[in-house]
Amino acid sequence: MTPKLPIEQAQSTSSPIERELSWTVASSLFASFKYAAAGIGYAFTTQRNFRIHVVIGSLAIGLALFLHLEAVKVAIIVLTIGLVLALELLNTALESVVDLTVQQTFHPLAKIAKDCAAGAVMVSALSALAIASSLIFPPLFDWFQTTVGS
Ligand SMILES: Nc1ncnc2c1ncn2[C@@H]1O[C@H](COP(=O)(O)OP(=O)(O)OP(=O)(O)O)[C@@H](O)[C@H]1O
Repeated sequence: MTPKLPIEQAQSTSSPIERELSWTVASSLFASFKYAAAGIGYAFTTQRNFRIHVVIGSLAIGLALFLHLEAVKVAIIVLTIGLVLALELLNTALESVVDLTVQQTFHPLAKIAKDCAAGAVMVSALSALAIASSLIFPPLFDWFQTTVGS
């Protein structure tokens, strides 16, 4: 009898396919958090853009708190920064999967995948910049006028 491929084995059991094909599975909620933290740590140490977004995002949140913006405005800024960072993480994940698939060979589909993922990060970053600027600059200008100008 021909040995079953992993995917056939998975289909013949009640376990979901992706669980069977995984090299390992997070054994607990704590382990899931540990793997997620490892991914964030990897992106922070290897991706310059991720570090830039963390620094700019922290500055924006710091300014929003310093200027005592309304809670809903701070929440909008946090949400947009979170979106940029999450997309940057997905971009990093996609880059790794593409590299794993095609290795060091040129493939037009690999180019499309990487370019589009990078484009998604750029769209979210520009939108976050526009939102944060429109919420932070007017009160920042007022603060300068009252404190520095007087
Ligand atoms: N295997 C490949 N085949 C075709 N084009 C590729 C391939 N690998 C990379 N490229 C091209 O080179 C560009 C840069 O690749 P890289 O892996 O640095 O991704 P990146 O999204 O620019 O990285 P980062 O987000 O870290 O700046 C891609 O956007 C793509 O246009």
